[in-house]
Amino acid sequence: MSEARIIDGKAFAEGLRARVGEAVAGLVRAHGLTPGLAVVLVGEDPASQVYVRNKAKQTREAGMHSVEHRLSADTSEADLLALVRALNADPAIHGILVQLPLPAQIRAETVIQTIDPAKDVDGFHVVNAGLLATGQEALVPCTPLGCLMLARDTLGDLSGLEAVVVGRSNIVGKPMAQLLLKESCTVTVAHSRTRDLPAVCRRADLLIAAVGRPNMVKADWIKPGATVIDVGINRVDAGEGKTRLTGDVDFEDAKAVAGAITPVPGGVGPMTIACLLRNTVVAACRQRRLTPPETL
Ligand SMILES: NC(=O)C1=CN([C@@H]2O[C@H](COP(=O)(O)OP(=O)(O)OC[C@H]3O[C@@H](n4cnc5c(N)ncnc54)[C@H](OP(=O)(O)O)[C@@H]3O)[C@@H](O)[C@H]2O)C=CC1
Ligand SMILES: Nc1nc(=O)c2c([nH]1)NC[C@@H]1CN(c3ccc(C(=O)N[C@@H](CCC(=O)O)C(=O)O)cc3)C=[N+]21
Repeated sequence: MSEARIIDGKAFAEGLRARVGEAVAGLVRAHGLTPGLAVVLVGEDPASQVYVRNKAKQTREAGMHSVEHRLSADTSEADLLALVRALNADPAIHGILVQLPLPAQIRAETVIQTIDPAKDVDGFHVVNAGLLATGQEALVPCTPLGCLMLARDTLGDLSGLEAVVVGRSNIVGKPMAQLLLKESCTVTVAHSRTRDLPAVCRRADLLIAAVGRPNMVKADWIKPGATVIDVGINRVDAGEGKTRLTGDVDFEDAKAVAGAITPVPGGVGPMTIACLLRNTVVAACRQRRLTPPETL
């Protein structure tokens, strides 16, 4: 059998960001509406700083208003909640993202539930999770939404496919399963207590790995020809004091068996940021009672 097709998330994300840029230009022209995104970073986690910088740059490149709030690692929960409430009330801000994880003195759940659901462009608020779970119009978490876009671009109609999601977090695994169920896949959600994980994964026509364990998924876990979407972003030692990123799938091993596979980096990661910009435009439109462009 031939080697897997490599799914180019970086290129797809560039296309999506270009469509976001066109949508923004249209909203500015027709309605004087410039979508605005506020990103809040508490503490100095170097990886988070890279993501926040990339988000701000790409937000401005799409013609949107971008605000960054960097708070010290010892910020109190009360101070962060006060900032979130101010952003909720700010008419120039249509999307709010509080970078996770947060320092130990701050309850992440409390912060997320304080964000106005209409501005919750991460889609983490219980209102958005509930709307998604009941098949209603929601703001959908960016990473699963990006995975779905890549899966649809690769496979077309997903209806009737066996989908296996490894991981059940509120930010990736669970919303991913909801989205695939909405696409009429037969969905299995696996996790750390799943018995015989390799056999469960081998059932999948569409396998989504969102675990956080470098190179866990091996070639013999994959049904020949399956589509494999690797969400994992793991920083591993590359020798000589350097590090590199690797996914949850053993890419070199898996690409001999899979039909199509996303690389890390250059797969799901860039889609997450592009979907964040997309969600900000959608949120801005809904806040102004406008219909979001269908190209998004
Ligand atoms: N590309 C992107 O944009 C993003 C990438 N990520 C990456 O995706 C990965 C997952 O993130 P996230 O969902 O936040 O992680 P969490 O740690 O919140 O969840 C991990 C899930 O994997 C399960 N798990 C852990 N070990 C095993 C195992 N040995 N076998 C089977 N299941 C296991 C856990 O099961 P249990 O519930 O039983 O503990 C849990 O449900 C990480 O690498 C993260 O860096 C995350 C967000 C965005
Ligand atoms: N409230 C919140 N929302 C998030 O969406 C969120 C978060 N907190 N905390 C951290 C995780 C992780 N995350 C990534 C975003 C982009 C890349 C990305 O662009 N990755 C590039 C590589 C970047 C690099 O080289 O470091 C790639 O995979 O090609 C990765 C990971 C969003 N997250």
